[in-house]
Amino acid sequence: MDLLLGGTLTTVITLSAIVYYLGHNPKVQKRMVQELDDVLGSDRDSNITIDQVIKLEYTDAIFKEASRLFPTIPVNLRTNAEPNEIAGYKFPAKTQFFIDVERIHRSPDYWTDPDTFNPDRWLNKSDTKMYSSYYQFGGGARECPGKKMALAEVKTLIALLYRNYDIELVDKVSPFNYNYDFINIVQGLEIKIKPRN
Ligand code: HEM
Repeated sequence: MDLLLGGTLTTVITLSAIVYYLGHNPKVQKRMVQELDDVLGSDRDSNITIDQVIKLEYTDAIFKEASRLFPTIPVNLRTNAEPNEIAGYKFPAKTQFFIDVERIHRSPDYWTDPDTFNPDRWLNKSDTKMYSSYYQFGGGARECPGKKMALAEVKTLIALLYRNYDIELVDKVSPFNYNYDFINIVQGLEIKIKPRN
């Protein structure tokens, strides 16, 4: 049950965030569609294999960048088993800590131009400070066990959609509309969709 609940809404919301950011960044969308054509080939009805999904590096970077700016679960929780001292502050055991994922994902301490949607930042794999500040799937012993599956699932859905259809946002002006209910729930993202030539 955990797998079903934890793995469906989160995936759909991440997909919506990607559609939103692509709609605002046509050059990124064009480059991604080119990658899809290069890796998946010209037969748009062919099955997509996991090896091909792994090769979609730019699409992977888009997933990470959209979920950096719009983390599906923007706040995480941890409790300390033993008393701790952090940055000079003393915390008794069983203190509940809120991890502000959204703030970490947009902190200039870890990201260059943090508010800019720039998938290219993920192609430089040597930036370890950046990688350890990405918290979309949590971290440590309780890190999301569905991480790899979510990436493969969302990349496959993106590939199936964008290799076959031209997708545009109906409203390119309004900010992203969502409600927070432990998870960020996207509201009313309308798109225009037509078959690709
Ligand atoms: C984009 C999609 C997803 C996102 C953003 C996401 C995010 C997260 C986060 C932030 C946590 C808490 C991790 C922590 O506290 O360190 C978590 C836990 C969990 N996720 Fe995911 N998840 C996604 C997809 C999936 C999928 C596809 C599955 C299963 C098929 C899954 C199963 C779980 C389970 C079972 C836990 C609880 C792990 C535990 O308590 O030890 N998730 N997820």
